[in-house]
Amino acid sequence: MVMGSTSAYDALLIVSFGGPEKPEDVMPFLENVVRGRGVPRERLLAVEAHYQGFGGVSPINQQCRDLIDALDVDLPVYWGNRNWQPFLEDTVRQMAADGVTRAAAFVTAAYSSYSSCRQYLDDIDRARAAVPGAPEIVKLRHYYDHPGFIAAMADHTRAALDALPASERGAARLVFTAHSIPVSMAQTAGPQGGAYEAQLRKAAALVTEQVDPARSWDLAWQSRSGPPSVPWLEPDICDHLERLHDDGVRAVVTVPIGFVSDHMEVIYDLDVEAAAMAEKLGMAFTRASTAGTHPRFVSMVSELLAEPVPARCAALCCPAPRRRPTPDAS
Ligand SMILES: CC1=C(CCC(=O)O)c2cc3nc(cc4[nH]c(cc5[nH]c(cc1n2)c(C)c5CCC(=O)O)c(CCC(=O)O)c4C)C(CCC(=O)O)=C3C
Ligand SMILES: [Fe+2]
Repeated sequence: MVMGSTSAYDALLIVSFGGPEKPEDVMPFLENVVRGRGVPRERLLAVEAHYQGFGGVSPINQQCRDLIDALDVDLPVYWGNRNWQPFLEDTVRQMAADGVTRAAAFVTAAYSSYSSCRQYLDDIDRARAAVPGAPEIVKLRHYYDHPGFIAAMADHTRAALDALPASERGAARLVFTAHSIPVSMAQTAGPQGGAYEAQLRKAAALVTEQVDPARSWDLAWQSRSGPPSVPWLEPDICDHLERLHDDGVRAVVTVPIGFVSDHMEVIYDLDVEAAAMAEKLGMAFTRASTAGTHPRFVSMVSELLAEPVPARCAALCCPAPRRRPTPDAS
């Protein structure tokens, strides 16, 4: 194994959400995602149909492999997921067997919140607790405002603007999107609360600044889950498209700034659902690619590894929501 003489780490661990890669895996994957989270059965079955409509294959695992292939780091690279194979615990066991002592963790989520930060920290802790001799694992910092992430998203936003009919380009609205989360989770995100939305707005502003500082932009939400009785961040992207249409906006570029690869939430909720809504409304619509394997996003990972070892998030930051049983669970 080759090690940069200055590296504070002896391995890089990619930590991701995970997704099914064959039809039989879809339901067990979904059960892992929603265990104890109170997601209604109807919602789960609807989401199952989204996955089955794509052959039971989520693109996210392959996107992790592609990112790993593109990385240029002088460290052995490992990969483990929260919800599907390769499971984080199995990966940490392999790392221990290989003699890794101190790994950096790059999580495929850029923002603060329970779902996008604390839950991954908990996943890492649980995996380490299950593995005798597990290495120390240091989560790299949030990178939502890193120049590499912003440059990648700006490039992809320009391409999506260019893909609009020329007559619609000038007045097109940029609509940034991210995964909705419960309002209560948004309120407790980050050390002072509100960090998820604040970081998303910061990233959107930085991208717009690079693409076209004079252009109007909005932030809308997608992929709402949970029971209807629990408030989640709004407006939903489809409702927002209707409002923009009422306001006379004729063209929209959606920019899924809240995600780092074109996984199922992006391709179903934007390329299928939101695109159908735009079509119904007669609006021109394109969608920017996520960072994926953009060279500046890939080199960002190396830059994060070279930074001073980050401090761990404060213990009270992004607390877990109250867990609730599924409504139909016995
Ligand atoms: C903030 C956030 C991110 C971004 C940060 C990050 O990337 O981690 C994210 C990413 C993702 N979410 C994903 C899939 C799902 N999320 C669900 C449900 C939920 N997401 C939530 C939040 C987030 N989710 C929450 C609060 C829930 C409710 C249940 C709970 O409290 O945990 C459900 C259950 C069914 C439903 O949608 O109702 C599914 C299937 C996939 C995989 C896509 C693929 O397979 O390609 C990815 C990358
Ligand atoms: Fe999600």
